[in-house]
Amino acid sequence: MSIAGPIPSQLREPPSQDTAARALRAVHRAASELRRGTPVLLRGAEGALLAAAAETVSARGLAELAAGAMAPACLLLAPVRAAAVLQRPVPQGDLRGQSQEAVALRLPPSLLDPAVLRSLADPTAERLLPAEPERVSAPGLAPAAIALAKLAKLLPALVVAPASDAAASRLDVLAVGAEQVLSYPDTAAGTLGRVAEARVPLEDAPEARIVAFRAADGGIEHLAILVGRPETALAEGRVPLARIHSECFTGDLLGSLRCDCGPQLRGAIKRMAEDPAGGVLLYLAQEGRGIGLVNKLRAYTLQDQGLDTLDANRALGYGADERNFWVAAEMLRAVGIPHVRLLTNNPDKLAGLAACGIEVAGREAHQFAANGVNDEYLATKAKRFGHLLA
Ligand SMILES: Nc1nc2c(ncn2[C@@H]2O[C@H](COP(=O)(O)OP(=O)(O)OP(=O)(O)O)[C@@H](O)[C@H]2O)c(=O)[nH]1
Ligand SMILES: [Zn+2]
Repeated sequence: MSIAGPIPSQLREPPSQDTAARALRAVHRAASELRRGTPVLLRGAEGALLAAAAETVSARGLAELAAGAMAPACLLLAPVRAAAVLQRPVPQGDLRGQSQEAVALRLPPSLLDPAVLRSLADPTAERLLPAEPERVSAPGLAPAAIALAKLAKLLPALVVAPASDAAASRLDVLAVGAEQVLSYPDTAAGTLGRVAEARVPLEDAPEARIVAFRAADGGIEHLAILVGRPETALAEGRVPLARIHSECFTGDLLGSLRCDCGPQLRGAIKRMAEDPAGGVLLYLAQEGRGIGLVNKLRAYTLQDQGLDTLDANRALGYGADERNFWVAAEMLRAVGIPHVRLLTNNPDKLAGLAACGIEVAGREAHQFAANGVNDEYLATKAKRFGHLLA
């Protein structure tokens, strides 16, 4: 989780709103280009790199990449995925320039094909391997390339080739700074603003209001659902409840039995309505612990093949939990509730919020009975994510 990662940009000198908006726009546009199969140019102190997502790149995109390449293209994969493709363990750091985040594989001409590239990226796809890939040194911009694919909610697998700094204008591809990509989540959290709010009586909480927050990144809005009068309670010395809920289309809307999100969502609202201090539920646009719905469906396929929820994420090239709770902390401050009792079993949420300046006065367990389908999922959260029981 990024909470435990490098120092967030909020703790460094914050960028001006104008610089932040320009950085967010450049990254958001570049992520959209990757999603439509077009290469982009990543620029950094290490030079420049043309990059296209292996999952979406078309024959035309590969031709554009070849036209701007100063050296043969290679495929960047997360180490776990590279080990699966090579069918052997991938030791870290045994090649000069290899980063923890990515392994580079040489791409002979028979592998430079959209269908083959998709199969190399996707552990749920049919395996197409006309030639054995060979490991080479990863470029210095590899971590930024992987981060951009993750922001685009694509599989973290990219075809890349070194290019000249001038390639962007010559090829008419979008250029983006590696530093802007890497600091994007923190920059976005720093630009959150309230955009709309309304009273929305709920079945389990007649006194409820929804406040929508939007960042300057053009992304999906996050919602704060205020139950009762938590701001008043806090002003009177009672600490309100809070729940950080990452969106789950399958569990929240469809009643999927694979997870516990539906009961946790409804249960949190009900619990807050019963509490004299009320509460605030943050509904965050962080589907699938931040990997997106499409990748969560792929993770489910892998879980049906025997992996647990943590190893399925890693097999896709993602971390176990890709969320960042700066957004949650900013929203709590914005609604005037920087002091909470958190409904959770997840120790990372307690530590994450505290690290972002929220005073967590206590924790209340938020557990619901297994349903016969999600038993393994709940057991994995306790065993491998260190979830607190009761
Ligand atoms: N990647 C992935 N995400 C999942 C899976 N099952 C549920 N999710 C996502 O997990 C998120 C819900 O997690 P949370 O409700 O925050 O739960 P938690 O981190 O276990 O912590 P608490 O419930 O607070 O104890 C949602 O975004 C779901 O879409 C899965 O198997 N794989
Ligand atoms: Zn769920």
